[in-house]
Amino acid sequence: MAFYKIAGVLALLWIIRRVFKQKLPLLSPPNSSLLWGHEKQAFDEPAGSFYGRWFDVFGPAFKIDGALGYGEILVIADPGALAHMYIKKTYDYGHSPFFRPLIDRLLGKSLVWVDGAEDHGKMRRMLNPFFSAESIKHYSNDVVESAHRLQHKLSEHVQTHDRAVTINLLDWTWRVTLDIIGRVGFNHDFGCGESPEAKDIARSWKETISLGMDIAGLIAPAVLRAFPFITDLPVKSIQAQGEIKTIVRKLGTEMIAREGQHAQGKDLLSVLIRENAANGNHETSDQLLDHVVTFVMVGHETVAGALNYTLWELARNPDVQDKLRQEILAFPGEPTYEDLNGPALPYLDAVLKEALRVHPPSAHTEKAAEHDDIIPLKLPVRGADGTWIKEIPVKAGQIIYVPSIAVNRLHSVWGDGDKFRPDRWIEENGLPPASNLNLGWAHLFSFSQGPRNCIGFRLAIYEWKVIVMTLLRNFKFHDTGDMIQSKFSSTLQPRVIGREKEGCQLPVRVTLLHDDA
Ligand code: HEM
Repeated sequence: MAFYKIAGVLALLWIIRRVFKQKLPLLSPPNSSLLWGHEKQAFDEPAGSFYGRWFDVFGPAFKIDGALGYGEILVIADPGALAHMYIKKTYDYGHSPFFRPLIDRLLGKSLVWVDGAEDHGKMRRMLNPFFSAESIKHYSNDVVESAHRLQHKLSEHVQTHDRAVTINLLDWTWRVTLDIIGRVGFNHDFGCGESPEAKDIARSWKETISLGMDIAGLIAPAVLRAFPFITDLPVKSIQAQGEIKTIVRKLGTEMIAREGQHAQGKDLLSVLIRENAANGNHETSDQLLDHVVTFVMVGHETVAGALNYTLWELARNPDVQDKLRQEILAFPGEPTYEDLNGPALPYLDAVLKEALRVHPPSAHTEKAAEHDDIIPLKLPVRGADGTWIKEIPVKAGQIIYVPSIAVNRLHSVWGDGDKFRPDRWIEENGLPPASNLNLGWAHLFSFSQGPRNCIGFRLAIYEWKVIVMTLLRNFKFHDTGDMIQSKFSSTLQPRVIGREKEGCQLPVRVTLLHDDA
């Protein structure tokens, strides 16, 4: 009986929403389904491709119908609108109310979760020093050592497989990035992915992302968005997120006990423990553990994702790989932090920017307007009534999708935006005019922009450069010919077309560089 009552209430809400849904003055793609709106079409295509296609048709702002009668969702790529939402009025466009409980379930109530100028600003100021250039220089040896550990492990693997082996990149890159955040952040050794807790984290994460690639990855967010009062769905893809938090919290409790309440170090854990004590907590607070979960997870998974797609693109583009290796081999010794951030290795920098442009790990974000507002557009779009629109009025609660991957590839701005072509970053006039681009790192949206941009971007860039240099000095990566489709499941995730059942993977063949000499 209770089931029928709940179903009745949900059906009523659905009808009310459909009748009274807000009308944004924008154009919308055809073929909205009664059940899925446009969301299944977007979900069925590779990440960002549906949005990119319709940005081509309508310009960088249009609307779609949400699934389950949710109503209209604004989809935005316009640089003026994004500057307004992310830089000028950051805290008026917070995480969507459906997204926040998911962040809590996966990562806890730390910096990714916190909203509001005061609370977010305070937490960010406390954490900022750990992510400064000075701080990264201080722990740069740990990054270099972790990269060498991966190199030795991969070398052994290749040698024991007749010196040429196909690997799933997803099985390798997380080892080094987890090692790095463990060492620099928490004074903890994950043993290059071999420790039991490292294996537990990897297994649970793999399960979470794999579940999010299939239909549950469409249904679960759609139900939670349409009916946010349902906070707990018995859906495997959502329950699995809670498991990661449990695993890392247990590890965090052990790390904190080992470090003691009077930690003096410069590592992130010591900073967090001191802050916890300064707030009058003598016990390990929930928030302290949530910080550990957040930084262990976002601190390694995103960089691993960036490395996966980079090495895959290098395998598919041997000319780019050769050119990059030439630059790397010509560089004497181990580069310092300054070398990696200066003009010494321009092609390495170009490949990084292009990899993060075409395959941003954080490929999609979702915001909600806190108040009624007017969003200005830099590039006017044609409205539903045929007139040109230079601003979009939104009501409080309006959900806004920012598909970062489509923003970074916008064809009207980049021309061949889907193509991986690092040379564009070093050619004269290779880039679009800055006025048509965003204001984040390298004018891209990969690390977001404004006060809530990625706090770890300097560390991420440094790690990526050290690891790519180390690997290209020792290995050659070759294309396997597999066709890949990427989807957004917490972050950008690849699968082989036709072998979807095998889960997330990105295969490349690896040989030892010195065998080629
Ligand atoms: C290539 C690697 C990385 C990429 C592409 C990336 C991307 C991003 C993006 C797009 C956001 C904004 C998300 C949103 O608006 O919803 C973000 C936020 C964040 N990132 Fe990263 N990230 C990377 C690496 C890292 C690393 C290494 C760390 C820490 C060790 C980190 C920690 C965070 C945190 C804590 C936030 C929330 C910041 C705030 O809201 O103030 N990220 N990241």
